[in-house]
Amino acid sequence: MDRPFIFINSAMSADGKLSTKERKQVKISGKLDFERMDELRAQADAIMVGIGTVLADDPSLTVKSPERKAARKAAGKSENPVRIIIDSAARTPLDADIFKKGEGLRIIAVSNSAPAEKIKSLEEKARVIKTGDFKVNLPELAVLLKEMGINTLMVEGGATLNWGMLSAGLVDEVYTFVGNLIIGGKTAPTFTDGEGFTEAELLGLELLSAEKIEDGILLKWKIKGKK
Ligand SMILES: NC(=O)C1=CN([C@@H]2O[C@H](COP(=O)(O)OP(=O)(O)OC[C@H]3O[C@@H](n4cnc5c(N)ncnc54)[C@H](O)[C@@H]3O)[C@@H](O)[C@H]2O)C=CC1
Ligand SMILES: Nc1nc(O)c(N)c(N[C@@H]2O[C@H](COP(=O)(O)O)[C@@H](O)[C@H]2O)n1
Repeated sequence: MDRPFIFINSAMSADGKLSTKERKQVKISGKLDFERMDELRAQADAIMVGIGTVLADDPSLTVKSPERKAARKAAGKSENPVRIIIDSAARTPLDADIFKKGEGLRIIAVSNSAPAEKIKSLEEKARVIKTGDFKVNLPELAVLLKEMGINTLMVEGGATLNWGMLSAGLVDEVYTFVGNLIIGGKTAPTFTDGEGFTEAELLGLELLSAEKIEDGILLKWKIKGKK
């Protein structure tokens, strides 16, 4: 394959929301699911999020467990996977947590229309990759990441990036932890936002497993393609 193996991991409420209508992060996962997520991070070559998630949550995207970080080191890797932000207009704040916490390469993927001055500042903190005229070209980026040696890519949302990746046919598997709460709100981000598929374009899935974790359920899906 000329791109990495790509999976999305997300936690959503029982009504399919990723966060509240104010885009405020909610604790959907319990301790065990956060551990599972940390293990996925530790096994991945890279983690990707959209700029919306950075602006809303300011995540560090680091591996949390000292044992997992040590295991990565022992295997000759950096403590953290490569951390990638999809950021067409180069809006990533220079004091974002992703720059402050943990070691390892950061990549900011921007479009050709991102402001040059901001790109220059970001280049002091990260590798900046330019693709696409006004919006990051995700398929082109995926090929570049593979060429850099990234074989396994974990996408951690949010709703718009999930749509971008799924609609471009770039996702192999989807892992959704469904937690024991209702968030509601027609403007609250769902697992997949974006413009949505028409009936003729619907994406078919194969259920790989369903596992009860604490008071929620983890669903693992394989993307089968057009339904
Ligand atoms: N519960 C969970 O597992 C997670 C929840 N979230 C929540 O999701 C929300 C953020 O989601 P969104 O606002 O949808 O932002 P997002 O994180 O999906 O970022 C979207 C942005 O990515 C950029 N982008 C650039 N090129 C793109 C392309 N080709 N395709 C798609 N996007 C492209 C655009 O600027 C777009 O606005 C936050 O409220 C956050 O808390 C985020 C991650 C995980
Ligand atoms: N898997 C999962 N479960 C939840 O309950 C969540 N609220 C999230 N949120 C996402 O996790 C990221 C935080 O990363 P750091 O702890 O800062 O490394 C961030 O992207 C949230 O949106 N995920």
